[in-house]
Amino acid sequence: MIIAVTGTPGVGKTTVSKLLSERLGYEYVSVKDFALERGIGERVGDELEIDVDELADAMAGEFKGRDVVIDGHLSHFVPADVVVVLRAHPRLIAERLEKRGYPRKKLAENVEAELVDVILVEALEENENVLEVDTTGKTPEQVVEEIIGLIEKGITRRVGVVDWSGVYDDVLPYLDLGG
Ligand SMILES: Nc1ncnc2c1ncn2[C@@H]1O[C@H](COP(=O)(O)OP(=O)(O)OP(=O)(O)O)[C@@H](O)[C@H]1O
Repeated sequence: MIIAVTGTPGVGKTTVSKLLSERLGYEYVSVKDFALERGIGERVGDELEIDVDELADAMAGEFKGRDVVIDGHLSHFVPADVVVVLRAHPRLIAERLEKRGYPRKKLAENVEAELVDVILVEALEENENVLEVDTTGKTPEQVVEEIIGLIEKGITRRVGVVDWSGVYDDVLPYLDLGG
């Protein structure tokens, strides 16, 4: 089974993916490492710009029929049996990215993306089997238990578990509103 774990930067994809792969006895692969190894994508400044079609083809070819957890904010473009979209209160995203020293503009872009469900919407456009999981106030272990529980029950689609529209005021200071 191919499980893709996606979400806004800082939401906890790597932490959860590694733990999930250990718990299930699956391989773990990071989209970024895979792309770098295969020469997919171009370095633009300090960013790696990845052609998602090329990535999806290469990953599908490599992992078809294998048990793997694919970690990365582009993993939902890879044909997967299930896409897990991790969510977190946008303030948590802001605090984590601030700690990582993200430039203000990049931080604002990511907080806004979490606020308005950008990755969830993209994932739903790519795959019917989307499990949305709110990580807010949970440990990585609890998040992994929740994912395994859903998969074991045969649930492959669960969306609409968060609505950040009510927390807009909490993250206003982090947003880049122009002007
Ligand atoms: N419930 C949780 N699930 C996952 N991570 C959590 C949770 N609670 C706190 N964290 C912390 O949040 C941070 C998430 O970092 P991580 O690198 O896993 O995110 P990421 O989504 O993979 O980021 P990026 O896309 O930039 O690589 C870690 O420091 C982790 O310990």
